[in-house]
Amino acid sequence: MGSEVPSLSSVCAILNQEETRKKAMGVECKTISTNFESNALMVDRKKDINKQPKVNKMANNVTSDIDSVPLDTPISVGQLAKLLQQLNQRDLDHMIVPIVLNEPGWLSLPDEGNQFNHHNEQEANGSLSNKKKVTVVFVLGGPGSGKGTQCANVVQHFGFTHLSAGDLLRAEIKSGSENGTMIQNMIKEGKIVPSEVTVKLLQRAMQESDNDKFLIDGFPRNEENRAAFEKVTEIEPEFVLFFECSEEEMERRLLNRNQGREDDNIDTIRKRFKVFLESSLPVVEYYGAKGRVRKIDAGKPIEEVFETVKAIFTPISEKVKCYLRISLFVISIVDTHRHTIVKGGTVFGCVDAATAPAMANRISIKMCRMLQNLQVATTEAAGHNLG
Ligand SMILES: Nc1ncnc2c1ncn2[C@@H]1O[C@H](COP(=O)(O)OP(=O)(O)O)[C@@H](O)[C@H]1O
Ligand SMILES: Nc1ccn([C@H]2C[C@H](O)[C@@H](COP(=O)(O)OP(=O)(O)O)O2)c(=O)n1
Repeated sequence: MGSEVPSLSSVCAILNQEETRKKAMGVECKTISTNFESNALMVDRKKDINKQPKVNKMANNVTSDIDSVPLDTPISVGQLAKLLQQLNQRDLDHMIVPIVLNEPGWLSLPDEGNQFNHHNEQEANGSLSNKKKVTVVFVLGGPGSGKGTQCANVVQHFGFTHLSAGDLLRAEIKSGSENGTMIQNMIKEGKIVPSEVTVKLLQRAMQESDNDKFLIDGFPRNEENRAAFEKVTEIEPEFVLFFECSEEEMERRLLNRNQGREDDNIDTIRKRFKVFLESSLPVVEYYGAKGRVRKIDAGKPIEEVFETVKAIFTPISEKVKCYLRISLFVISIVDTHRHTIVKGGTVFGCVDAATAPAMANRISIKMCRMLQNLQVATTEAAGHNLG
């Protein structure tokens, strides 16, 4: 979306002007404008706008413990989640926060202090040492089967963070780390790098991420990878997405990949195929026996493959979504057509245009509209049960 998204300040100006918005909100609103170069503006939704201690406190306290959000920079989903969390700690339940979301994504808050966040229920499938609950999908398939290509699509549509084990290892080589030469030699030979190294890189990447949904691409590549990951992170994958493709097709794709990769030459490719058959397929079988493998015919064109992938992710996203409620705030989200699309209560990131109405039915949503790439659905008030 990038530059098409209006800045927070312009949204705030729009909020001030729009009579129609007032009607929709059914309350008196006033944008508290400031000259500070910071902060998502707060609007008091109380009829008596003279009673605005919290607003003033907020407006005057731009350098306080609440993160500032530059007025002319559209706010990212990650920033929003953080801001909301900070607001949560400050009893700001009469506030409306005009916010523009400039990237598709999900909103999530840590468990602490959020009575509406149900992460502790049994469906959460793992944790990291910092207690963050995460959802992990392993993406496996032969070299060149299209894992990275489809992961990029899933990131865009379903708000996952893509962690490619191969990319992390290549970044480690570039960083000049002490393991760099060893990793480089192993990749050149099509061999699998010791799990200790790869698991550490994956774990660090997950801990540093604001997200709690990860596609782990090209991992676990052997039994040792699998066992080490499980032991260190205590995470079980939600499922394993397995891309099935003929060697002929994979070889053709790799030789045309043109990413300047040292291992995309015919000798190394053959070695990688062998390692895949001998070491990686058994991991797929392991998860297959647990009923956790979702097999994809990856020999088709990219768009067709994604249709299948999409069908797999849609139901799981529904489930995950229910854990991402943010219910303690009165929030206004304004779309680029100046419509207030969310007021009050719970905000969800939705999967796509098709999913939003279904979601709306399910939780009796009062308003449910789209904000370009980001679809947002909301219940009118906090505390609605998801049913
Ligand atoms: N379904 C597909 N049909 C044709 N080419 C594809 C398809 N999926 C990916 N590619 C191309 O094949 C190459 C390998 O894809 P990539 O996603 O990097 O595979 P992997 O991550 O599994 O090694 C890339 O150049 C990509 O553009
Ligand atoms: N879990 C992993 C993943 C990748 N590697 C190494 C060995 C692999 O041949 C290379 C490249 O992996 P990557 O997933 O980026 O690429 P391909 O799926 O083989 O095309 O990285 C590893 O050692 N362990």
